[in-house]
Amino acid sequence: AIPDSPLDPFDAAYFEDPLPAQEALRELGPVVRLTRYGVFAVARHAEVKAVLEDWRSFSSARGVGLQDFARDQPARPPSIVLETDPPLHDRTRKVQARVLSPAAIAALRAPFTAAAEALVDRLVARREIDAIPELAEAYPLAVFPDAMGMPGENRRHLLPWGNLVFNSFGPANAYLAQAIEAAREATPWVFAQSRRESLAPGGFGAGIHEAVDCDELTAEEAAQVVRSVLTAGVDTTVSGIGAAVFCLARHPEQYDRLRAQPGLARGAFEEAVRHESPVQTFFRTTTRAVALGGETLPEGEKVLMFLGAANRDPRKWDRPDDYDITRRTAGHVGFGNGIHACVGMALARLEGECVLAALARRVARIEITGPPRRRHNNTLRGLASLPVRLHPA
Ligand code: HEM
Ligand SMILES: CC(C)Cc1ccc(C(=O)O)cc1
Repeated sequence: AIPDSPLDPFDAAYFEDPLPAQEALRELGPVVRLTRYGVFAVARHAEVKAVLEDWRSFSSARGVGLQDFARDQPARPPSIVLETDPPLHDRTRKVQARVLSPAAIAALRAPFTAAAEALVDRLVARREIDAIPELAEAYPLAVFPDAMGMPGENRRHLLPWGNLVFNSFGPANAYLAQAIEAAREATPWVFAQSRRESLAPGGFGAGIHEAVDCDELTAEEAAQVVRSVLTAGVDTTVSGIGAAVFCLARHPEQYDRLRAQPGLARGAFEEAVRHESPVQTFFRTTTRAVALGGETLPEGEKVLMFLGAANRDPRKWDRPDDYDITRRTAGHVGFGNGIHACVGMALARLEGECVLAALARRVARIEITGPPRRRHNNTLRGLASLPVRLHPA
């Protein structure tokens, strides 16, 4: 029988330190019933990977949050990329994949590197900073909206919007209520910003809208596909860059290795994505009775995937809790897996690599000078504040 757990993975105590609860979930069994929310949960690498890969049995079209769109009215219009199954998903994702292709992203290496070096130079001159607002948030907001073809002003709206959407995948708790309030101004701005006339030629946004000209998307679909990128493209990298800086500050011997070989920056970022898993959890919904972990789940059940727990599963990883920038990270699920695997990972990896390489060349040591404060969000794991002193190289 499937074991029960009373765990609430969406409350403050869990967000402060989820690791013991994740270990307990992995040990309880391959599939667990979270009685508080009436959903199934998978926390081991093998089962999380199996659910991500079997989109026919575990659908995204009924929402990747706790809400089942077949039962409840969606709180916001479902994404036609994230919250669709094939064949619609194939058509919308194909446009994003073309615009965000590794080749298209490689063309941004020079400006992204220059922006990282300029920002790090300014921060080193200041010595004492808060690495979250001044680096983890500032860098994506400096480079991503330009790459999207957005105007200069108001780009900060992307943060409360992302915070709202990532909270909306969890239960209707206080985190979601506060996020809706905080995004009151940002929400209409994001919808307006997704329209063709709001986006400069040559940017990712315009590239997506060009799919309308060859009848690959309708005009309305194109705006939704742009909004999908705006939603996923900032708060995730903010959490990822913050995680990487936090890992390097806490493991000076790893930072020293990066200093000796700045070419390890890409691997250092990827290992931070595995180690911290900025995107912690989201759901699928069963479309039929399906076998999982030696059990059979009925149709119409929500399944919560604990990506962070899978990325620390000792069944998959040696020394799972070590932060090792030379680790072979292949197989981690920090960017998902299967047909919905992160379409922005090349961009995320470029941003992470540029920031860490710039730090490695200009900063001898990242010293934590005050208590880090954790951010609470129903989906994202990251810090709200990380006071550091940047010792110049
Ligand atoms: C460290 C940064 C990032 C992390 C950890 C991350 C993580 C993820 C994960 C786990 C998924 C799978 C969702 C699912 O299976 O339902 C995903 C999908 C997605 N990501 Fe990322 N992401 C990051 C950055 C980005 C960026 C920079 C962009 C855009 C430029 C982006 C755009 C998307 C989109 C559009 C999807 C949905 C793809 C689909 O459903 O086919 N992400 N991401
Ligand atoms: C980790 C993923 C859930 C990030 C994400 C969020 C939102 C969208 C969208 O299409 O709105 C796509 C991807």
